[in-house]
Amino acid sequence: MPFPVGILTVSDKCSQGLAQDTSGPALRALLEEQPGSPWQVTQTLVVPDEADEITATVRRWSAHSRLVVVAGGTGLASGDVTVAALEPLFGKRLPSLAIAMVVGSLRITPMAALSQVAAGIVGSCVVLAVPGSRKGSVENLQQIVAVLPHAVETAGAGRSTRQVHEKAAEPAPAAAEAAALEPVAAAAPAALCGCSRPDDAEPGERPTGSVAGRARKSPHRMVPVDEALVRALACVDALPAEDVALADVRPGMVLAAPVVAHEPVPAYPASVMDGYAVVAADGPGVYRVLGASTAGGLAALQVTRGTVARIATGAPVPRGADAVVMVEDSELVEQDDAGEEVMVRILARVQSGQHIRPVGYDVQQGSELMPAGAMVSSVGGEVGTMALSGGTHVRMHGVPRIAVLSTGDELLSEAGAPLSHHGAVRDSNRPALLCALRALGCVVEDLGVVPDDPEILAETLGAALRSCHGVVSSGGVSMGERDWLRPVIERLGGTVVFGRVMMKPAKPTTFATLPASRFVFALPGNPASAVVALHMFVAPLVRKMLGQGDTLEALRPSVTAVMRGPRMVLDRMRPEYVRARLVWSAEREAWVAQVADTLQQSSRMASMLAANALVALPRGTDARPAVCDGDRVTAIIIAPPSFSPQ
Ligand SMILES: Nc1nc2c(c(=O)[nH]1)N[C@H]1C(S)=C(S)[C@@H](COP(=O)(O)OP(=O)(O)OC[C@H]3O[C@@H](n4cnc5c(N)ncnc54)[C@H](O)[C@@H]3O)O[C@H]1N2
Ligand code: MOO
Repeated sequence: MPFPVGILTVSDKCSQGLAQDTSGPALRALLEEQPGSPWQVTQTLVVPDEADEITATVRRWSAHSRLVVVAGGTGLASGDVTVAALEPLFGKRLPSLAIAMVVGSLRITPMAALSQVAAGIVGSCVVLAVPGSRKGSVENLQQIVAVLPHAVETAGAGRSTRQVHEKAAEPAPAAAEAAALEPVAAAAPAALCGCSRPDDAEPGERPTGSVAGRARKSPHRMVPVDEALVRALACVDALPAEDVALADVRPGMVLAAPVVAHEPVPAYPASVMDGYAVVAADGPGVYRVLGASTAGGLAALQVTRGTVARIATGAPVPRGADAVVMVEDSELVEQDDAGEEVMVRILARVQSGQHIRPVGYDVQQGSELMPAGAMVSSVGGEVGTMALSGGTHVRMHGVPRIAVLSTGDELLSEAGAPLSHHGAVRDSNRPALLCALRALGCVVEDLGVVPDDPEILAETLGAALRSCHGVVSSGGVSMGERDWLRPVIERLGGTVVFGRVMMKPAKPTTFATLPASRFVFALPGNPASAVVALHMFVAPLVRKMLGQGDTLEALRPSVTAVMRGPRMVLDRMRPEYVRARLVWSAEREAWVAQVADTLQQSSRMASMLAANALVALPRGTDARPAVCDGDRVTAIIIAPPSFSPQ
């Protein structure tokens, strides 16, 4: 059984999502990618340069890991606190390992003298501190990687707790299974967890044991909304490109390669008018009508001087003709018994080429019709253009496949079923989330209602993550005694990236990455909270996976609007996301966000009715305790805005 390893990256910038953690993944690769590797990285996390967070994480991990590598915060600046944070934890120091790292690295660069590497044992876990740069961290670990397994074995030997630790080293069966999945999402960096726990909190929070022993404080730091979104977005990429049959193209999909015209449009010289194909040099006069070239008909006719042919708009111009005269500029001279035209008088003089679209007039063969990155809208123009390109398939980013479930013993899944017992609640979240995800462009899988049972929940999540990029659940993420989502995610080998967000509603919104680049969004059970969280976090993630962009502005569009509604007292703790209707006011030449404050409770699904925006209200202060009618606010767009008053 491989030794479980934790890799902790210490970096202010990475923890704020301002830089990508490259050392964590590089260290992981160094340990896991050697043939017959004795290591399995089971925990990864990025924390800021805060001694408390470093100490708490290493103390927690050391109970379950045999090796913890801490990268970063080992420089000489006053903000570099890693070694100072670790030293009090060391039951035994391992100076020789530290010296081996320094000596080896000095052979590569004299700069190695400028970092404080450290090694020691916490419990029976070997803990190393290495520099934070990708190069420095790898070079240091490389110096001792050959002796590390033995160091770890020795550190754990002769202790009565050894067997317990080895048991803990075995990954849960569900985690092992999930890790074997074919990755369907772009590689997601798992080391982005920004949650911090109190020192005494264990992973899994409260999966077993008596209710009396439950956690009475959330172990998750309440992260600001934008930080949470940046962290979640960093875990996904645009899905890899695939060839999609034209009939399967849907709004929201994004081109991964340009659409090129396989053929010119029109493919033949085509008439722009209903009339007569003529030889322009003939001019006005009486001419014999040879027959007709109709739209879609073959240009089998040969027009010669002194003759004309009837022609319809869009039809091929017959050989010999070089212009078209409109039917309005002609007179009938003679017809036969069947009513066919025999002779006509041409009244107008036309130039050669007049009323003819030459080959490639609309589209040149080989020209780029649509660039890579273009998104398919519901307008129809994109799909229409793809169809006239002459190709059968287009190269597009994949479409996220998302499974949706509701949790809760109280929930009735069947629409219209009688309220079976006191306390029964109709499942309104799942239909709402499925509808919104479909509209965003996802392929959805409905997992139904899952009871508050960790076994069934783990089984359902594990199975869904085999075929889907992610799962969106609602309910079971707060402090209730049957709130199982987070413990189950961790049991499946997941890393909770954030477990609480500083917002109202939807505070308990949780995001976790799982093995094989899967993710779970565990949204709160309160109906309005679940839908708000979907639009605030899941929608931008889906847009990024579809390839619609990678900036916050592109993925979570917003406008400045004038608020119309009653005075609203601002929450002093959490910024509030108020459901609103965004309307363009021709009179004010501005967006107006109409807010009704009576229905804003998180239990009220009806607060979402007719909403196409979430007005982001800041936290209240003494200087600004409330917002009033006429104030300027930021409105996050969740559906197309309206251009007519309601
Ligand atoms: N002690 C604390 N209690 C609560 C906290 C807290 O911080 N400390 N947070 C509150 C907040 S804020 C929210 S939001 C909710 C979220 O709770 P859960 O996500 O665990 O959701 P449940 O407890 O399962 O359900 C809450 C509520 O919503 C109803 N529900 C659940 N699922 C559905 C559904 N699919 N369709 C319709 N209604 C649903 C459920 O019956 C409950 O009434 O926690 C607060 N508590
Ligand atoms: O944050 Mo909860 O979503 O207020 O109700």
